[in-house]
Amino acid sequence: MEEFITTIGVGTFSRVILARRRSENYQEFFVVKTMAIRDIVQMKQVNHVNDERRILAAVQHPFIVRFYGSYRDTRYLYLSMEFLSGGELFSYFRQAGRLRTTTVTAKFKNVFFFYYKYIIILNVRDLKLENLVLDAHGHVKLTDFGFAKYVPDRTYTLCGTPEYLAPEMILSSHGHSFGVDWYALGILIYELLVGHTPFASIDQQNHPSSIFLRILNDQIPWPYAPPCHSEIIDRTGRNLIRKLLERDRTRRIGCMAGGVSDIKRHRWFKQVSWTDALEGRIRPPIVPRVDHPGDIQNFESFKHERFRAPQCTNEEYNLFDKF
Ligand SMILES: Nc1ncnc2c1ncn2[C@@H]1O[C@H](COP(=O)(O)OP(=O)(O)OP(=O)(O)O)[C@@H](O)[C@H]1O
Repeated sequence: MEEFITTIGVGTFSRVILARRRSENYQEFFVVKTMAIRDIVQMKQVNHVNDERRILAAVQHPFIVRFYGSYRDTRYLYLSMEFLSGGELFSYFRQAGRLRTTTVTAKFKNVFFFYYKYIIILNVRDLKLENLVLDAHGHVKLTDFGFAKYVPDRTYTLCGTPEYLAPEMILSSHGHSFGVDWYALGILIYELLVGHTPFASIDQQNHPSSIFLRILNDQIPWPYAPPCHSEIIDRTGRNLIRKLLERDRTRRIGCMAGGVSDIKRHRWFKQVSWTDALEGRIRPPIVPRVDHPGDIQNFESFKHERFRAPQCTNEEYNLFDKF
């Protein structure tokens, strides 16, 4: 028997619900992501949602959430997948203010590198902390491929999150290579170490156009930590970030003759064992508290309304025949 227990996350047009399957002496928890068909059609996200399903089903990787199956009825699409009970990586940042540089151990670094590599293979243009969720042991996984995005402001129709956009994406809206992902990796590492992205700080106006201007013109700010005013990011980290955030794509690390290996060989990744990362032999830097398999203490509480989306038409239903 399968039952929906409670909502543990909401997206722009999705709701992520903790569910349980049980028989007499067995129970298993998983999540079901539900999306209203009419909303998807109205928001012109049909291809994106179909792509998300296709990729989830095709990819099996230690850093990507495990996919169990999909189905649909005349109101909703359903994606069922593994329940990652550790909660969003982002929520630990909120709690901690920022991670101290020392906490970002070599182990953490190689985890990041590996799923990043996968994201590039999948050609995803939108990596941000909110899409990274921890499992019960603290291993971080990607839950969302980020391109099923509904963004009403026209400036955002450039693909991706404004703060992570490479200069060449802002200046022209087509023909980007993987260089933009290396740029976004630079932003991500910065955000992990400092607590916010370099060109959109919490106390400034974060309108996309001002972020774009800063991406195109500003120097990377290197904040100091009180009380002894030591720099938050050490020299090696600054060096890597500077090379990843190089505005000229042809001189950006990862985009030159040495390709990806230039990044892997950078001093910041010195103690990294790539094989250990991939094979899960890494002790995660954050170990979440999880008391039992269906424990939701690491999630915000949402009202679990039994809202019902309107019925879709036959035509709309048929747009999702792979579900
Ligand atoms: N497999 C999972 N296990 C546990 N929690 C999950 C899982 N998948 C998603 N979540 C939670 O649900 C939230 C919403 O996820 P979802 O993928 O629907 O939306 P999103 O991509 O973050 O939103 P948007 O579409 O607006 O970008 C996530 O941020 C996460 O907290």
